[in-house]
Amino acid sequence: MTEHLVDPDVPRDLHAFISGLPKAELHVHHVGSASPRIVSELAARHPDSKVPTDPEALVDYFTFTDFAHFIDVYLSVVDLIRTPEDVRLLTYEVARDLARQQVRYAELTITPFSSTRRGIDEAAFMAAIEDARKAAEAEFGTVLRWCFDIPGEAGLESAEETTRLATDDRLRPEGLVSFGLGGPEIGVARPQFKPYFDRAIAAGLHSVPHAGETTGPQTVWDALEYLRAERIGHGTSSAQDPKLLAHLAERRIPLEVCPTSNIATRAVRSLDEHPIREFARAGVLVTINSDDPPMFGTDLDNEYAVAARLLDLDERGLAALAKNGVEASFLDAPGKARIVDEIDTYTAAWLAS
Ligand SMILES: Nc1ncnc2c1ncn2[C@@H]1O[C@H](CCC(=O)c2cccc(C(=O)O)c2)[C@@H](O)[C@H]1O
Ligand SMILES: [Zn+2]
Repeated sequence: MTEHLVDPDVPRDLHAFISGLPKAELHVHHVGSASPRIVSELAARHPDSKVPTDPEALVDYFTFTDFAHFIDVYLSVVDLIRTPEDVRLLTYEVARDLARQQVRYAELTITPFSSTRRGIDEAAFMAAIEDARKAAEAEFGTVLRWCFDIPGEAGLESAEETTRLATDDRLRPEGLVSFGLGGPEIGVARPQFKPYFDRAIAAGLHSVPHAGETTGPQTVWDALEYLRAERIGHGTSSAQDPKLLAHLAERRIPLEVCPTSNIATRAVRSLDEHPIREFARAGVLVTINSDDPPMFGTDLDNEYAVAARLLDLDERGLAALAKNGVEASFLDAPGKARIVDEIDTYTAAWLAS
């Protein structure tokens, strides 16, 4: 964990424990993970962009007034990615950042529509992410898998295109495991995406839409009913509906909780008001994730530290949280068992020292 992210309310040795803890990351966006160095390098290559070329200036640029402002800034960074080589470099560097935090397995949310509509050749795009995935696994030991998401606000044309890219056997990348829906929720009702999720699910993909991040619990119900969600991205507003919480707990539908993101996009007022405690109290399977870490001034280690403070967790509690991430992942059973073993071995050695 970088020094500026050390939470003064979390003991130093707990930070050290988190840094070495093997983890799974289930909710992290491809473009939203571009490091300040990569973003400023790309911005320097494209002087027509409004994105600052100075990494220090990015801190201000990445301060959001509301969710719509966040999406506006996000798309300005998407605009910087113009070639398959940009895509490959970005993906490879994201894997390096994850490996540094002992992330053994990550499901990276990618929005292929945003790249293909900007003129990147679709086959070259797939080759770039796959090439980076294989290099990252060989060099860092981090296993990457993809979630292709529909940018809902871009309309049903984007849904059709994303579904085609995810299900056409000639294009579909080997690492693709799931299908999502992202972007603003207001005015973007979930049920209209049912036919696209039906096709993706029929093609063997898991359903992991964002829901209840910026709208109420009905959106989460809709994601469950119409999109057959197996996990929920954020699901923050589920806390407003005790029946929904009970349903999520009973069906073991995990929530992909990203605490700092919710504050940065102003979906939640403050960390102390974050509903993560209600989720845990209701018995919901909580996973901890980072969403768009450099844009939100965080990383996965810091999100675990935030969770430790909000849920009052010690090392064993943090290890259990890391195991939730593994359990909720779409990794195969032997792969899950390997990471769980690693978490147990690491925790036992830490507590014995
Ligand atoms: N916290 C988040 N919550 C939700 N989504 C998040 C979050 N973080 C990152 N995203 C990403 O933002 C994208 C938004 C892209 C989008 O809305 C859009 C609209 C119109 C045109 C185009 C285009 O490309 O031309 C794109 C989503 O697909 C998603 O992957
Ligand atoms: Zn997200």
